[in-house]
Amino acid sequence: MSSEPPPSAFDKLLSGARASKKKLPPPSSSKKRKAPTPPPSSSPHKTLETVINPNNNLKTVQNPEETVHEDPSSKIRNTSSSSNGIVAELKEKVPELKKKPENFDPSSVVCWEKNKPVPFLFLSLAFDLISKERGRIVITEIVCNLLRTVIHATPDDLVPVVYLSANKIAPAYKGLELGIGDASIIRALADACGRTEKHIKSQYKKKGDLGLVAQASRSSQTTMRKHDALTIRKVFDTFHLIAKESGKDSQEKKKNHIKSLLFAATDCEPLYIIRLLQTKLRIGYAEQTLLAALGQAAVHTEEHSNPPPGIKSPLEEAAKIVKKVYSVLPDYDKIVSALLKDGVWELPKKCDFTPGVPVGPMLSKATKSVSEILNKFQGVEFTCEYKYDGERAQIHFLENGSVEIYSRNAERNTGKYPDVIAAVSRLKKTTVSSFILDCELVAYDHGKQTILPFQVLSTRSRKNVAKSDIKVAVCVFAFDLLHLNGHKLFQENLKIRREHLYTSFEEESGFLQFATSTTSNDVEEIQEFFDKAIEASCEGLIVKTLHEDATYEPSKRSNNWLKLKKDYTDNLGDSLDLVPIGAFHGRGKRTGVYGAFLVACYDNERNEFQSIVRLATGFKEQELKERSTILRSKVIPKPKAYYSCGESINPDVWLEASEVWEVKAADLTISPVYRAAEGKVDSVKGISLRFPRFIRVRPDKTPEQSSSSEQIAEMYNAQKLNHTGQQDDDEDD
Ligand SMILES: Nc1ncnc2c1ncn2[C@@H]1O[C@H](COP(=O)(O)OP(=O)(O)OP(=O)(O)O)[C@@H](O)[C@H]1O
Ligand SMILES: [Mg+2]
Ligand SMILES: [Mg+2]
Repeated sequence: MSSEPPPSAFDKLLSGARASKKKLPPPSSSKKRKAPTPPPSSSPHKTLETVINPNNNLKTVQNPEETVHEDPSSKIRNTSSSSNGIVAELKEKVPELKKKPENFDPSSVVCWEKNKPVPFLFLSLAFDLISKERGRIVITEIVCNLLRTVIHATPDDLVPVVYLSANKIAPAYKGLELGIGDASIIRALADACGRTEKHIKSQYKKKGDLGLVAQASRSSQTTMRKHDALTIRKVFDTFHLIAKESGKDSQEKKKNHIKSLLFAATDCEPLYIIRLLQTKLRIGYAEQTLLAALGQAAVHTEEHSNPPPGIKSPLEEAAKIVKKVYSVLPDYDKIVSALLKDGVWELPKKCDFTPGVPVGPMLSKATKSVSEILNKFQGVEFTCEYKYDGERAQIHFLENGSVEIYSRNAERNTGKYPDVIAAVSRLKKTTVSSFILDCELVAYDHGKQTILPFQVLSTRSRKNVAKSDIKVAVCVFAFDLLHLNGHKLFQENLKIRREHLYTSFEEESGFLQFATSTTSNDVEEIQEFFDKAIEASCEGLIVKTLHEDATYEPSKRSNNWLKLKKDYTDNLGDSLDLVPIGAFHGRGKRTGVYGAFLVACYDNERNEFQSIVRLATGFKEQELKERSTILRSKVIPKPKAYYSCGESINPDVWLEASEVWEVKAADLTISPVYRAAEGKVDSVKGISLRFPRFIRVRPDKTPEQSSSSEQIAEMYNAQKLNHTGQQDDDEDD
């Protein structure tokens, strides 16, 4: 060791690994190392496989090339029978991941050669283990141990492990998508299992999960692996190939890639391959859990690098660091390699925000009156801005002249807004070489010089829009500047950021305008300004601290930004974003469409959708038809394990959580029936809504981004009139 160069943090990580390696049992101990006996040539499995799939190059154990090479250091061997060995070994060892991290030894679960690709089955079995747990702490620990094992044995595989665990193939901003629908998966499954599409479809209907269909079909087909064991890297690389196929025949090619994975899959692998492909992993944890686990895994592995002085709880601190870093640089390639190279304590220095990579947008909290705002911002300087009703956009203009537009979700929206690119390029001042602009894109009528409602904007096409085809014009309403000429601005207070904003762009009516604002401490003046905002077709105001506590807080729902909306006179103050998870058949005028829906919020701690109300009003006839048609394809035979609904609620059909609806209501009420925010304001009862009405679909939010149960509990507590003790009255449609 002494002849080695001074250890880097990576070395430290590995030396942690080395240290635990010492605890390794002798490499070829006992029964598990035995060369497995080949099955007899009359193996029924082989016959089955041959019959079902005559063209598939079968690897039989009779082939001398396939026999086991007695390399004692080799733990994964590429023969069918040894794969079966490793299946058994993994199945025996993976449950160890449930140990408390302080008692867990990563080497105890490794059954592949050091630095060799991690078997995909290792990850699949870990997913299985996680899916059986409910508690966030236990799940975090399992994920932490899983990641530690990979860092210990094959650190090169940490990036794909993290991506697959997040059910992603690349950062959202890169716009790389698998681009496969259920239809392609069904075709691949039918081919791979020697079944008809019809059969697969009917199984799908019965089981409600294509992953389960895949698992059942594959396991009934063969109990023995005929292919090389799947590795995590192989799966990840194949997903990339699938995403990159384009043009003619691309669906066919994608299908073949899927088929090749399915052929090689064993045990519970088909289940997770399919779910990952559908981006429906949903095993009960959110990305925040993965980030926390990544931070904790680094602390456990860095046995020899002490946390900086003054840190009382290194595990918590490390989790916080990784989450924060991810909010400014949502890119696992960069974060994981920095983590491995320099360790978690250096991470904020190594992984700073980078122009071109979107940061999570700062979010606001709802308030219910001007006086509430004045109360909250007592003694601090603040500004009121119009709250425009369009689509949030973060525009990155780089030194090299390239421009990208990102959505609220960090997705690439560049192709949707060529007109915006033209406007910002034209209206930036000559002194500006690069910037990141935070703004709202709002539909605009140039003839009448007025703002148009959100509904108009939502008719704009999403992809590859040509400037000449644009029917709905938009105006950029700029409210923040995060980066300017190579300098980061978000540590600056809003006063300074706004000065930079105002001096960096030329305003042009209807193309680029600064958000209308006023600075006042007077209730009446603010009320007047609010009325003007409504007159100007805005939703209300966003009130922001200017000087103290006024930095830009990426991804955060901050107390320093307060929104005040038109219907603040309602007890609620803000609308909710909810997910339909069930539906009731319509009667009378609504025969043939759904007449009502069971909608839910999302609980980030329990990772479940919680029923909140039965929603039946607010839909225009056409809207109801459209929603019914779309949701009919999302019907599932029974509620998902991650739905918490209450026993007395029995919708006619259950729905896959697939879209988000904005819903307004009169107020919130404690309910013995619905489960929203259960345990947060009442130990056994949930929260429900009174007089809920549908407002619109929110295509910019994913189901997991719907209103959280924390938010709902907060709103309930903020509600002046407390309904505790009042009986639920949900049948208000
Ligand atoms: N002047 C402004 N400053 C900041 N945000 C603004 C402004 N004008 C309009 N907005 C928009 O208002 C949004 C915040 O309020 P809104 O109630 O629409 O939130 P949302 O999209 O429903 O998300 P959430 O409810 O999760 O905050 C911002 O994300 C942004 O798109
Ligand atoms: Mg909005
Ligand atoms: Mg909202």
